[in-house]
Amino acid sequence: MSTAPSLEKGTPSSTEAVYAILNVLSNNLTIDLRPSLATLVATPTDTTVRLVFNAEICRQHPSTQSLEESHSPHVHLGSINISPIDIQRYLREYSTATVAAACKSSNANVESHDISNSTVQPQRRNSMLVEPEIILRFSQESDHHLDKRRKISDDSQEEVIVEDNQQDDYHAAVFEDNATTRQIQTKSREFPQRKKKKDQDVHELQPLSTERFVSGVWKQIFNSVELTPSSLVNSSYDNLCGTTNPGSSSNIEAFRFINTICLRVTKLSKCSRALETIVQARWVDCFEARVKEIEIETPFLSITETKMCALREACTMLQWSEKELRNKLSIWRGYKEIKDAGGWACLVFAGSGIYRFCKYRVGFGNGLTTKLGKQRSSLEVAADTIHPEWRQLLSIIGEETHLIYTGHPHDWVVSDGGTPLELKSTYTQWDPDFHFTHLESSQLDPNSWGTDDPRWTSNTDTSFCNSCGYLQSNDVSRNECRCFPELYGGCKTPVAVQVFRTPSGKNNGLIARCEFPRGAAIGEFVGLITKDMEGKDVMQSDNNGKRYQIFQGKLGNYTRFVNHSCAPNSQFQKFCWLGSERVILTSRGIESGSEITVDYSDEYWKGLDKECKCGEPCCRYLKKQTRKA
Ligand SMILES: C[S@@+](CC[C@H](N)C(=O)[O-])C[C@H]1O[C@@H](n2cnc3c(N)ncnc32)[C@H](O)[C@@H]1O
Repeated sequence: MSTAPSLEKGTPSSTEAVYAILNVLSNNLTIDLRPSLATLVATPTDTTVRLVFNAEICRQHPSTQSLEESHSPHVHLGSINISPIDIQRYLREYSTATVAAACKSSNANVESHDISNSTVQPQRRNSMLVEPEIILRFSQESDHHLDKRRKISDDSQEEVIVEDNQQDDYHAAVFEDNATTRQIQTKSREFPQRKKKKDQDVHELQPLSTERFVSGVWKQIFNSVELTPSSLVNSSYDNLCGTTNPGSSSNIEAFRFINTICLRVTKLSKCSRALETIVQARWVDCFEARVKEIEIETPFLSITETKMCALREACTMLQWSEKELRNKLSIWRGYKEIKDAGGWACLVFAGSGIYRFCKYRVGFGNGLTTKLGKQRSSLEVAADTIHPEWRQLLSIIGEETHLIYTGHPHDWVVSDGGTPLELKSTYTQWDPDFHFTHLESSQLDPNSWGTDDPRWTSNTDTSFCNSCGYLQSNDVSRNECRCFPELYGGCKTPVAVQVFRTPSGKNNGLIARCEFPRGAAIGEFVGLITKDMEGKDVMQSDNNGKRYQIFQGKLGNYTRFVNHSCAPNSQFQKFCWLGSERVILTSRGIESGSEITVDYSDEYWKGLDKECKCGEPCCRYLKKQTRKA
C-alpha cells in the first residue's frame, strides 16, 4: 500500500477529515483479495492462512501531488484466519467483496477492527501463517453499490435488490488499475450512516432482582459499615502514619496510609449514599403532601396540573429543569416505596444496588412490598443491635433517633411479620429466671478442668494447620491459614444469622440471613468446657483420650439455637486452631432465609421422650403412632 488518501480541496476542517478517514476505514473499505489469494491456492488444505490488514496513511504534497514518505505506524484494521478451501470458494464465488462480506462468506474468524488503536501490533510470525500484501482500494463511485452489498451481508432478512449492471460497474471501478485509488469522501451527509442499534443490541446493566436486592440489604447490615461521617473525615497522613512527608516514608507506610484512606472514603461514601436516599425518599413524602395541599387550595386544577404546579415550585427552589427533576423523581419514588415497605433501615443499608434497582424497577411491586414488610422488624433488630449509630442519620429528616431494639443481636427473637420478642420471654414458661450469657469463646469449667484445657494439644501463638499446612496466627497480617477465615485468622464481621421463632413448634431456631456456601463456617460451637454432666443437652468430644463436654444451656453463642433435622443443611466438624481443638458448624449449602439445621445424632434422641418435628419425609424419629395417623 503506497498510494495516499486524497483529501478533496475545500475540506472544511481537520476534524471532518479525521472523521472521513475513520469512516472510510470502518465502512467504505473494499478489498480485492483475488490477486493475493490466487498466490495461496496451492497452500495445503490443512493449513490456515492468516490475512493481516494494515493501512498506511501518507501525506500528499499540495502542489506537486507527490506522496511524502510516511513515518506513521500502520493502522491495523484486523485479520482473518481463512482456510484454503474457503480461499478457493471465495475466488470462485466472489470477485470483490467488502471485508464483512468476505468474512461472512468464508465463515472466517475475524479479529476486531480497532482503528482507534493505530499502533502496529507486531504479529508473531508462525510458519503456518502467511501474511500476503493486500491491495486496498477505496471507491467513491461504488458507495451506492457497496451499501447494498453490505445490507445483504449484514442482514439477510432485509430484502434488497442489487441490480446486476450496477454490480458490474462496481466491479469495473474496483478492478480498473486507473480507478481512483483510495478516495475519501468528504461530504459528510453522503457518508454511509451508522447502522441504528436494535433494542437488543443496546448493552444494559442487568437490574437487580428482588432477592438480590433484599440479600444485599442483609449483607450490608452484617458488614462493618460505619455510619458516622464526622468520625471518618478527620483523616490525614500525619495522624494515620505519624509522619509528615509521604514521599520520604517507606512504601509500606504509604500503602498502609492509602489503604486506610481508601477504607475511610468508602465508608464515607456509603454513609453519604445512605443520607442521600433517606433525604430523597422523604422529599417524595413532602412532595405528595404539598400536592395534596395545592389540591385543596386550587380545586379547579386537574391532578396533573396540580402535580406540575408542585413540581415547578420544587424546580425553582432546586434550580433544576423539570425534565431533570422528573427523571430523578422516578428513582426517588422507588426509594420511598422501599422505605414504606421495609422501613428506614432497609433504605439506609440498601447499598449501591438500590439506584439500579429503582431505575429499572425489575422485581418491584407487591412481591417486594410483601417480602420487605415481613422482614421489616427483623431488619430493624439487626440494624439497631449491630449498628446502634444508624438512627442518628434520621435526625436530618426529623425522624425519631431512639433505638427500638437494644442489647445483643441475639437477645431478640424475630419472626416473619411479627413483633420481635425478647429472648428471655421465650423461655419463661420453663424457667422464669432465664437469662442467656453470650460468649465469644468457650469458657473452661474450673471445677472440672482447673486450668488444664482438654482441647489443647500445644500452647503456642502460631501453629501449622492440620488441614492446609499453612501458618496459623490470630494476627491477621501473619496468618496464612484460610480454612475458615470467617472464624479464625481473618477480619471478623457479625455472622449473618438471627434467632427466630419457628412456626413448627420447636420454640426458637436459627435463620440464615445471607447465603452460606457449602463448606463455609457458620460458627464455633461455643459454651462451657466441662465433663461428666448427665441428663443435659451437651456436645460430647474427645481430644487425645481426654473426654470433655461443651454445655450451652444458658451460655454460649447462636449455635445454641440450631435445631435438629433428619435432612440437615449443616454439620459439626472438628478443626484445630493454634493447637486447640474446636467444634465448628459448617454449611452443606444454605440459602438466605432458610432455617439452619444439623443432625443431633441417634445418641441424642435415644434417651429422649421427644418427637422430632423436623418435618422431613425421611424423618427417623417421628413417633410410630404419629406416622400411622
Ligand atoms: C439446642 S436446643 C435448640 C433450640 C431450641 N429450639 C430452643 O428454642 O431453645 C435443642 C432443643 O430444641 C428442640 N428441638 C430441636 N430440634 C427439634 C426437632 N427436630 N424436633 C423437636 N424439637 C426439637 C428440642 O427441645 C431440643 O431439646
